[in-house]
Amino acid sequence: RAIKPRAVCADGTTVSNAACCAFIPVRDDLINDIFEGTCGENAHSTVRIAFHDAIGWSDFSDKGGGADGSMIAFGDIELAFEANAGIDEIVEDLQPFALAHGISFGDVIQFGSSVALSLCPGAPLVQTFVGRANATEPAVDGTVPDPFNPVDMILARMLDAGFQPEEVIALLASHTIAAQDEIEPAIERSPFDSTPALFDNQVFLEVLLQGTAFPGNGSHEGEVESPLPGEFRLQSDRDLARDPRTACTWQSFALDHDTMAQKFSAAMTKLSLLGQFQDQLVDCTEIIPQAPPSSRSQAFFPAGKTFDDLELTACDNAFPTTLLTQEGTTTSVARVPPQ
Ligand code: HEM
Ligand SMILES: [Ca+2]
Repeated sequence: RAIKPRAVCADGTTVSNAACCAFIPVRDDLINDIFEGTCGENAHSTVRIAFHDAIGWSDFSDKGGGADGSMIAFGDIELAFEANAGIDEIVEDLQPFALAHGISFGDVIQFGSSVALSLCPGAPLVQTFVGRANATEPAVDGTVPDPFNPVDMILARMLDAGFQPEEVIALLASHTIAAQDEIEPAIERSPFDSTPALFDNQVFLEVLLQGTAFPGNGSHEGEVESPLPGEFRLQSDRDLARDPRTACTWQSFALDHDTMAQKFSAAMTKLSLLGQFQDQLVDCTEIIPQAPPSSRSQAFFPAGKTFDDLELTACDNAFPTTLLTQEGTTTSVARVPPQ
């Protein structure tokens, strides 16, 4: 009978493909040296660069090599694109890290994103491949959506790269562990939901709340009013949560963390394979840690907010009135600590 080949790594871990052994110290050094053991700024930024690098791809024309690390290899070109503002900071960490560990830039970005997620309670395990070759060309400008783009334009760009509207909303679960620096630098690290260190579904609920004020000094391009002091809302998130093509998916994710996390995981793997041939890569998912569960199983209304503050679309599944409201009075949403 066939016996699945196994290899024993230097640290005693048994893996199904010996090529994964080299990524065990990569994983540990990412966690300790880059992410400092937390679902903080650097973990967030690594998930963001995983998107920006990979989406340099089109199924129909040559827009770039996809998940190939060109964001780093051709950083002099791609980091100057406006939509990549702020990505330079994590490149400064990941570029020397990849060189020191002898792995490709495409791998440090996509493997790094999966390891980053493992630090965020509630995040799913993402099927993770390694073995990407070095990038041979930069992506063209315009592949990364801007927060001030209309929904039509965002959905068209994502479809051009192979993603259906439901998959776009699944990918936007990433904004549950996210903050902005570049739209309004004066309030850098202001988060998109009240729990940026948790991969919960709070962002899907909070973006549905009626916006009431700007967290900083008025309005900026790509920014709209948010419901909570200190919370930042992207125009694109507001609009995708309310557009008839995407609102029902958005609302369903506010109600069902596990389905949301599962769909996000599948979409992240798909993203990580853009421009790559899966059968030429090695599956090293078995060395990615599973994130701890989120402390909450259901989204909650931030203190002072109720069902009546939601801006809902009528969907097949009516939005329940039973979600709980946090006790107390609303305080400002804390900024993500700098790393
Ligand atoms: C679909 C359209 C999208 C738009 C318009 C968009 C826009 C933005 C913007 C403007 C920021 C703030 C950047 C800054 O000022 O520092 C941001 C942050 C972020 N985005 Fe997106 N995004 C989109 C999709 C995605 C996707 C698909 C992912 C990942 C799968 C992602 C992951 C993140 C993360 C993790 C952050 C936080 C980075 C940090 O805190 O350092 N975004 N996004
Ligand atoms: Ca969150």
